[in-house]
Amino acid sequence: MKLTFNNLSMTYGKNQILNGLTTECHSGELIGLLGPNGAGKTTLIKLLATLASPTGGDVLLDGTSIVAHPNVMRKQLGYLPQQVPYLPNLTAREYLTYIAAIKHVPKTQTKPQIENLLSQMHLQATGNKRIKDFSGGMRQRVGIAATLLNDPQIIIADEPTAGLDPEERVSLRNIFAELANDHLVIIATHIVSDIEAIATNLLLIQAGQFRYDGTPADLLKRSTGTVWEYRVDDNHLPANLNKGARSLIQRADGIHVREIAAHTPSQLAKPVAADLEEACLGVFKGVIQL
Ligand SMILES: Nc1ncnc2c1ncn2[C@@H]1O[C@H](COP(=O)(O)OP(=O)(O)OP(=O)(O)O)[C@@H](O)[C@H]1O
Repeated sequence: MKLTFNNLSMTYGKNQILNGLTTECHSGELIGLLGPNGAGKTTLIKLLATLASPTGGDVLLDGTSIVAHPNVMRKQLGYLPQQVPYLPNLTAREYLTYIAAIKHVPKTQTKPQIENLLSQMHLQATGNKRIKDFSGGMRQRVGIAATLLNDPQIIIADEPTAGLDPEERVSLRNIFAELANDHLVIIATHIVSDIEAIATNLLLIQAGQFRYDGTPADLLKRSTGTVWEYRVDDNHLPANLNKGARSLIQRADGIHVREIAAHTPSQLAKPVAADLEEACLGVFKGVIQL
């Protein structure tokens, strides 16, 4: 399955929110859609989910316009919104039965699909408990189960790990990684670590434009020579630490500064390998030239 973005644009009033987005995504890929707050991630996802129509350009699913034929996309789409509209007094099984009816899952398939998904999401034992008594992670897993009813081939999730604890984040990460073996999975987030180990491709979006479209490994290669590290005297921390693209790290020999910069920021600084978060920041700050 192939999703093609053709010069996709969106304006709200006079504000250009998305500006000429063009790329291709395929089944078997897990796309990390990364961008700072307000970059346009949710707007793009709403267009892909056919909840809004673009003001310019198009998205093609295997060659068919989803703008002209939204049902073509809706049949294949599992969409996990930022705020899943749960019904807290229902049990997980009741909620999934309700969503299955909305999604027109054939009656004979409803129970087997729900049991299969509850098992896949490790919720079989708690399926008869009310959703209001679930942890955030369990709720998200119910949301994913609902998303996967009727076996959609394209799964789009908007900030799926918001508000989850580290263990629950890892659990969700594993679920998405497994799904990406045979689905197209797109995850929008501003937290790089959520998709760091699982994304096959990255789309970095800033001010409504793609700044990078490629693999994480290639981005890391391109970031060579843009991250620097040097030790500082604990009593003389550099000024503006929170303003620049810098972080502080405690090492055995004291505090080190890591800084993203096109040129060495200090005589003491040594170039170091960027992690993915630094590489993404390097793109957003214009330090990495693509
Ligand atoms: N319905 C709307 N009407 C007008 N402006 C909107 C509307 N929806 C979003 N915007 C604006 O579009 C821009 C992009 O918003 P969007 O929610 O797509 O960003 P985002 O990358 O998802 O941000 P976040 O990470 O904070 O969720 C913002 O400036 C926002 O104020």
